[in-house]
Amino acid sequence: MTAVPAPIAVALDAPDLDTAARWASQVTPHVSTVKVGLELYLRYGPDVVASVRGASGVQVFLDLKLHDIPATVAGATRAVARLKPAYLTVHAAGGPAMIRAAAEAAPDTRVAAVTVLTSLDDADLAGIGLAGPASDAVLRLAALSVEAGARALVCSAHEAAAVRAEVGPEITLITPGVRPAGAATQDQARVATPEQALAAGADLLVIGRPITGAPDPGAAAASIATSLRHVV
Ligand SMILES: O=C(O)c1cc(=O)[nH]c(=O)n1[C@@H]1O[C@H](COP(=O)(O)O)[C@@H](O)[C@H]1O
Repeated sequence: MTAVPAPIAVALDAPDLDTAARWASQVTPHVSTVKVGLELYLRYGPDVVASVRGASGVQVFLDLKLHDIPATVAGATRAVARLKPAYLTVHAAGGPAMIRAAAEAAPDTRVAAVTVLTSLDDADLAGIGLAGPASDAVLRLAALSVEAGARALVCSAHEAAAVRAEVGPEITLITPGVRPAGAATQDQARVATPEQALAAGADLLVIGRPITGAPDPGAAAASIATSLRHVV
């Protein structure tokens, strides 16, 4: 019997399309979603979505982190809505009118508001001048994003349980900053293991380098997927 793909979005942060398409085909038996980010999209444009979706038809998460005035974000969102991504990211800090503009421009896509990047810690927020700690800032941005029409939120696993309590069960919680126990954190600050993220209430775990940097990305994805089957 084939196992149900795990709730993981593999970040295809590759320098070239062949590598990204190879990673996508290696991981798609094991995961529900692949994520196209700025590196790939800015180099190859909209065609990259069909290339990584491939024959499997895996869900594509388009991570463009839009952040501009509402009219510009509405236009950009309309421009990519025809690619039918399951998720499209915008920065929550763009404010409610911008988030609403994106949500209205792509009714068939879950607009995911990025609250506080998982690469930032409390000291970074103080430096930026954003009222912290990160746990408070995430909750504040999560509430305003959902009120403005976002149907998904991006936060770290550290905040997932509190965000879930704040926004209820209908909102998709997406958590990057995921590292298997003992793996290097690299440029991530607010990290958790896959099991911790799922147990905290995340619906979709974004995982990049721990999978794509492994000698066999397919095997790495399968191993993490298996570890999640034991989490209730
Ligand atoms: O929106 C995202 O996906 C995102 C938000 C965030 O707060 N932190 C974050 O790391 N990401 C993305 O998640 C991925 C994490 O990759 P790894 O650090 O390699 O697992 C990258 O593609 C980031 O762009």
